[in-house]
Amino acid sequence: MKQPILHLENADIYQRDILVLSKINFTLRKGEFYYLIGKTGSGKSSLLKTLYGDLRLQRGLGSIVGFDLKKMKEKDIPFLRRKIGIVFQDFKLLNDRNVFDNLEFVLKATGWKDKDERKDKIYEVLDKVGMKEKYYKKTFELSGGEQQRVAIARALLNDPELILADEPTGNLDPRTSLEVMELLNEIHQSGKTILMATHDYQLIVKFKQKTVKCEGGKLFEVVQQQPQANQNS
Ligand SMILES: Nc1ncnc2c1ncn2[C@@H]1O[C@H](COP(=O)(O)OP(=O)(O)OP(=O)(O)O)[C@@H](O)[C@H]1O
Repeated sequence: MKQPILHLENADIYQRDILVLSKINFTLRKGEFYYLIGKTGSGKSSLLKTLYGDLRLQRGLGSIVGFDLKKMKEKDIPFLRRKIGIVFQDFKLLNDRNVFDNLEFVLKATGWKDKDERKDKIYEVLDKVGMKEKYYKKTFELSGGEQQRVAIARALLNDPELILADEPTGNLDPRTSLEVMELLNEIHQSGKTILMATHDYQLIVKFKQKTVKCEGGKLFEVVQQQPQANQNS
């Protein structure tokens, strides 16, 4: 069996002193793609925030890309984030600069000293998401789908062991959502491990993947429906 990239055992997820999810157990192994589904307010974002160090894991066990979520200190968080690519619903690009500079900003902040190496890496990830030709565009000049492509490119910069995506298609129209989903699928097929929170039933049906669901303060694995056997055979 492949190594776990993420492992939660009896983990409690809190927002301040509110228990959002209790005693959750979940293991994500290298190369897997899981959807995280559940109604609004069921705890998807809180779980993802705990995984990228925005919320503390107060009870239970949790490890992610080699970090112990329980023991992790504030100063460890930037190192954790270098090993995780995060994609948000609202892209979170810097609007005062162009595509190239958005990506270079991250590389500089994560210790890439050599200008030519930065340039090569930026073009490599932009090429992967089909945005190489638009490197000079200001982010506000891009469509929502293009902005999300750039945000995905940014998530790939440090060759992360895991991609966490929180409603990555939530701000996109149905057709653009499909295109972004195709891109995430390609990235998965190239070997990346992905956990993606989504509400988008259309995508879940079209791109079938393993699924976990937040409901009633718990996390469940959703058992996939097998195709009905032909009754006459
Ligand atoms: N900053 C916060 N402070 C206190 N409570 C919060 C905070 N953010 C979220 N909550 C509460 O935590 C619970 C889970 O919210 P969360 O955002 O994780 O749900 P979600 O499943 O991601 O919802 P959505 O699909 O709407 O994004 C909700 O009851 C919410 O009101």
